[in-house]
Amino acid sequence: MKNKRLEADELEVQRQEVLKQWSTGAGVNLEEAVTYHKAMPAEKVFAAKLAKAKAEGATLAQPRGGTTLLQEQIDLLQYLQDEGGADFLPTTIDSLNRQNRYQEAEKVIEDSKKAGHSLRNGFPAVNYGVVACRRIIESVNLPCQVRHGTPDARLLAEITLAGGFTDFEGGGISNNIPYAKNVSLEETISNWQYVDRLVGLYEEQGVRINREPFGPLTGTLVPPCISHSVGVIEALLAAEQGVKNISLGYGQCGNLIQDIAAVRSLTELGEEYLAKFKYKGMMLTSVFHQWMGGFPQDESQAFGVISWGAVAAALAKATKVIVKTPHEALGIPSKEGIAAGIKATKQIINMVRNQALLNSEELEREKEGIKVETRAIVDKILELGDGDIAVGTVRGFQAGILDIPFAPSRYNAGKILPVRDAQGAVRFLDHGNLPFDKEVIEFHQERIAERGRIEGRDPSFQMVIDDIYSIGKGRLVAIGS
Ligand SMILES: CCC[C@H]1O[C@@H](n2cnc3c(N)ncnc32)[C@H](O)[C@@H]1O
Repeated sequence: MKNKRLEADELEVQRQEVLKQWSTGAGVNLEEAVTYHKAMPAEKVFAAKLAKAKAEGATLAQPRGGTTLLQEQIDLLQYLQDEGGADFLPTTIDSLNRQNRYQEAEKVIEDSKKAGHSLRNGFPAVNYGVVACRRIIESVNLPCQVRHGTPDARLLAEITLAGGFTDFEGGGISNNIPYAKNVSLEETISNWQYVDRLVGLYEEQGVRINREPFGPLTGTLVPPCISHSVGVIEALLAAEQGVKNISLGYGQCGNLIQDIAAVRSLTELGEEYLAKFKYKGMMLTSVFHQWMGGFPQDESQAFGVISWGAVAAALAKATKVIVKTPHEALGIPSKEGIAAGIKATKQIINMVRNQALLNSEELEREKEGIKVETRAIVDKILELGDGDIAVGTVRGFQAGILDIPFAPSRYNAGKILPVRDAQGAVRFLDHGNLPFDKEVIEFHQERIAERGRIEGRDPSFQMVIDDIYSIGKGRLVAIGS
C-alpha cells in the first residue's frame, strides 16, 4: 500500500487477471479503444464540455438513470437528451455488477428479455461488454458518464472506457465506506489506483477521461469538511496515477450559504492540495448533487426540493448539477419523471444565471471555516501516513480522524454525529475523533446550542433523527417534535 504510480508491468499483470473475470473482458483492446476515442466528436467528450462550462461560468445538468435492457437504456438516454434537455447523460450501473456478481446479472438480463422489460434498476455494463456500450454511446450526441458505487470497479472501468464512456465516477473511499460493510480500504484504494492508472494510460495517449469522486458519500447530513476531505484525498490518489480531469463533488445540505461556501471551497481546496504536491495540467470542476436524503412523497413538494438544489448549484456556479426527480420518495423514476427533474432544474439555472450572490461576510466565514476543518483532517492524515496519503487514509479511518456519518462500513469509526443549527446548516453535535481545535468545536456547539434555546430543548440525538426526516416532512430544520 503506497501512493505511487503503478509501474507498467505491475498494471499489465493485474490487467490480464481482471480481463479474465468475465468473458466480455476479452473484448477490451486498449490500442483499439484509444483509436475509437480519438474519433469521438469533441461535443461528446465529457472533460471538454466541462472545461467549456467552467470557462463560461455555466452550470450544466445531468440526471441519473439505468435499465437492464440495452434498448431500454438507449431509449431512455435519447429521451433524456431530446425531451429532458440533459447536458450530460448517465449510465447508472446495477447492484449486481457493483458487487462483481456477473453470473446473477446474466440471469437478470435473460429474465428481463423473457419478460419484455427491465426487471432491475441499473445497466449491467460488464455483462453486455464493449460493443454494446458503444451502441449506447453512438445512439446519443452527448457525453456519457458511468455512475455506480463499486468497491472493485476494475473490470467495469476496462469495459465502459473501452466502450466509449468519457467519465467514470467513484473512488477508493467514496465507493467503499458508503457502499460496503466488509471491504478494507487497502483493497479498494488499490483497486481504484488501477482504475486511475487506466485513465492515466488513456490520457497519455491523448484521450481525456474525467473522474468524479462520489461527493455525497452517505447522502444525509454529511458535513462539507467530510466530503471535501474525501474528495481531496481521491483527487490526489488519482493525480498520482496520471488522471488529469477531475470533478469534485458535494451533496447539498440545504442551507444556501453553507452550500455555496461548500462548492466554492471545494475546488479551491482541490487546487491547493494538487499544487502542494506539484501535479501539473489538472482540470478541476465541481459537481453539486441535489439533496440526497429523504424526499417528500408529494410531487409538488419534491419539485420544491429539486428547485432549491438548482438555486444553490447555480448561485455557487457549480460546473455540473446532478438532478433528482419528483419520484424520489416513490421508487425508480420513469423517464418522464427524470426529464421533469432536468427541466425544473434548467428553468431555475436560466433564471439565476446572471444574478450574482452578494458575497456576504457570513459566506466568507462559512467558506473559511470549511477550509480550516478540511485542512485539519487532510493534514493530519498526511502526518499519519508520513506524507503518504494512501497509508494515511487507512490509518486515519482507523483512528477516526476521517469519519463518515451513517456509513455501513466496519472500517468507519462512526463516532461523529451531525445535526442542523437553527438556520439548517449542518454542524457537529459530536465531532468524534476529528482533529479540530477548540475554536472549531466551540463554534459548532454554540450554533447548535442556539437552536436548542430557540426550540426549548437540549441538543440531542432526537434532533438528528428529526433532521433526517425533516425535508421529507416539508421542512429543513425540524422544529422540536
Ligand atoms: C447514490 C445515488 C442514489 C440516487 O440515485 C438515483 N437513482 C437511482 N436509480 C435511478 C434511476 N434508475 N433513474 C434515476 N435516478 C436514479 C436516486 O435519486 C437515488 O436516490
